[in-house]
Amino acid sequence: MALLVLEGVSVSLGEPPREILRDIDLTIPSGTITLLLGTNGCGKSVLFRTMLGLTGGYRGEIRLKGTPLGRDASPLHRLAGVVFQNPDQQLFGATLREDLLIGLPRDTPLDQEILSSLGLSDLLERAPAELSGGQRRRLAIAGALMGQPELLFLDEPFIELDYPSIQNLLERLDTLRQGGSSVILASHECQDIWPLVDQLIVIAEGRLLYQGPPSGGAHLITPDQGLRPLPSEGVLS
Ligand SMILES: Nc1ncnc2c1ncn2[C@@H]1O[C@H](COP(=O)(O)OP(=O)(O)OP(=O)(O)O)[C@@H](O)[C@H]1O
Repeated sequence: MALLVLEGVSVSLGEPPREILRDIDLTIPSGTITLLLGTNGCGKSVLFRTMLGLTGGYRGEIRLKGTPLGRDASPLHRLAGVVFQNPDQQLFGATLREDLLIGLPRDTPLDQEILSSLGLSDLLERAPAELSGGQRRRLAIAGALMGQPELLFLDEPFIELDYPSIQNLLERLDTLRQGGSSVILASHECQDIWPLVDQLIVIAEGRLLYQGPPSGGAHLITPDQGLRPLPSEGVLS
């Protein structure tokens, strides 16, 4: 089933307005991991923000489970988790515990498995501002995972993460997918996630260059496209 569909979506931003995304058609099926690739400034974050209704408008249509979203993205917010490229944009609690409970009833038990897999269990009474960059990103990831999202947006989630944290996150994404959730992930570090990817999307200068199985688009992941090539034949097979 198609969870999210974009049809002919274009976005202009700035003053005077400049077209950032042009005529994007794409589908996010349920129970899949989608990797979004593109050079710096090609429009990946704007695409995320548009899908989340945060760009102040777009042309074209976005449908969630077949229903057009129009100007109201709240049905999407109810089922989505998001990790922005800069986690400081989404950390508002005085302590980690408070932050993780934002948007949830105060007596909601925190998922200990998520906390321990992200190494946050012993930090719950600390202030987010006291954490390292990698810890703050792990907190943002934990917050996005807490609500068991049906759709998870991750913008450069691997930046600053150590190797065990990356592996834990990958396992978590795989589990989410097996439970029927969908993950959309923008990353310049595609090496670790590649074996889990069901669908590849490549954006170039605000246009969709490729959407399909990863194997069919692997040839686009080259320095010519401004992308770091995939590391080995083993990853591609
Ligand atoms: N609010 C805004 N107003 C005007 N232009 C914007 C705005 N936000 C983003 N842009 C422009 O849109 C383009 C795409 O930006 P975006 O952040 O989506 O790139 P990206 O693909 O996520 O890049 P990176 O890989 O560096 O994270 C850039 O040229 C950026 O300057």
